[in-house]
Amino acid sequence: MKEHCGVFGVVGPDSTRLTYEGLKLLQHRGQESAGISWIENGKIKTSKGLGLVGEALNPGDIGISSFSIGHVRYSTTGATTLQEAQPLDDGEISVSFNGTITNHFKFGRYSTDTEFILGFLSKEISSGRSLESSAKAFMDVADGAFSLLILSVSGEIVALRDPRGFRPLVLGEIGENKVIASEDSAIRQLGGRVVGSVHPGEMVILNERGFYREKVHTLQTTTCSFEYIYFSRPDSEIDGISVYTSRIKLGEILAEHHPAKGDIVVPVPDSSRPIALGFSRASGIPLEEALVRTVTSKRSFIMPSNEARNDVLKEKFGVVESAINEKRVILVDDSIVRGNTMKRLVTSLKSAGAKEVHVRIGSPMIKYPCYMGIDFPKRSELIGNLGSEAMIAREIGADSVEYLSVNEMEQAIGRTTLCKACFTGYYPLKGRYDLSNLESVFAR
Ligand SMILES: O=P(O)(O)OC[C@H]1O[C@H](OP(=O)(O)OP(=O)(O)O)[C@H](O)[C@@H]1O
Ligand SMILES: NC(=O)CC[C@H](N)C(=O)O
Ligand code: SF4
Ligand SMILES: [Mg+2]
Repeated sequence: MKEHCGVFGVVGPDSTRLTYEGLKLLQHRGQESAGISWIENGKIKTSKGLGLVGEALNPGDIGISSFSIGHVRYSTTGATTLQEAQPLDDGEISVSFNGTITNHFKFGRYSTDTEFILGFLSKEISSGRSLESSAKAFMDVADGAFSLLILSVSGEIVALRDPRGFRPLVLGEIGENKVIASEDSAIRQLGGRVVGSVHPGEMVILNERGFYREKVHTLQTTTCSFEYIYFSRPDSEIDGISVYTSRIKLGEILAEHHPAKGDIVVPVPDSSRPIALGFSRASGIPLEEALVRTVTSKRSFIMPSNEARNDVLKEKFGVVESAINEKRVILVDDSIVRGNTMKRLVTSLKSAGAKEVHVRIGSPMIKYPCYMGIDFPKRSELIGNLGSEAMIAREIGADSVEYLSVNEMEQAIGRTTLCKACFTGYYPLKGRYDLSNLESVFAR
């Protein structure tokens, strides 16, 4: 899957250095481009580039400032170009955003939803509104998912988390610096203290005096279940729930309700590792790390095209033949989206000598597109639409395939206030949309 971006912002004496370091710790959230905006001589400056943080940014080019925001991108709109990379600024404000504005197309022709956000805020501000009141107006009109940071030349960061709380957003302190980030693990790893989640529908202002928090909107929370299943780092907590513990439980419940007769449990590295561990513990079947992930390989799901996704997969996995030879393998992954990963792995395991391959998935079957921050906009490309589990097993060459049910997933995560649209087709959006229209707007 291609989900998410990562945002990081700091107000304080070590702002630009911490933002640069923080982006590296959010690299799993976006690998297409990276950028940082800061304040210099009363203007906003931005440095950005394509690729991973280390390739995209030269720390020597980034000024020293007490105010900065950064971004790592996994695009859900537009293209992977420098022009569309974030943060996006107009000299007075800069925006860094994780999510997808589902209704951005209703406001004009924009190449990305980020352009719409910047354009909307700039227009409100030039009509005489304050940044805070423009941000609130944005929350009124925007539908979809947004964990959004806005840096202003006036010396503050205004942050918004959408009223459904689709994407995470966390506040913290690192020494004298006030920090806001997509995930708490980045704040803790930098030696900081986590203050807590930005609440859904909340606006937070970070300035030299501290945090100012205001609840702007209230709607039923529906945080993206894929943050727990795949996207976030396992050492993060989302709204107080540990991602690692959720993944262990997804695996335990998978073993209890969807057992398989096998000799070994094999995880698909990286994100399914805790799920496979939970499966192994609950079933008593030993875990074997029989798939080896190439050190330099990226996340395949978050690549911008199917060609790029398959290129990553070609070099991503090696097989430890001696571990699987003549074995009945239970292959555990967190999700199947297009089926690219599974098609490749089942074939590799069988040609390396596995007697049987039983696939067990730590999430329900994905049948519907996402327009809230993850990039699988076309229904026809989802392998779940083949129909039954038996048909999917045939398509990927496995001996059996089973998924968790939606209830089992909720039980494992320990939370029902989740978005489940890609499993159920029920979209927790403010407006009503024709899905085929959304598909044509977001298809790339
Ligand atoms: O069915 P598909 O379309 O292939 O997508 C699903 C796969 O993509 C993700 O892994 P990814 O390679 O992105 O990253 P990971 O190494 O963190 O698991 C996910 O964990 C599945 O393995
Ligand atoms: N994954 C994201 O959060 C994407 C942000 C934004 N929609 C973009 O395409 O750049
Ligand atoms: S549709 Fe799926 S991937 Fe998208 S926000 Fe909802 S749960 Fe997350
Ligand atoms: Mg994976």
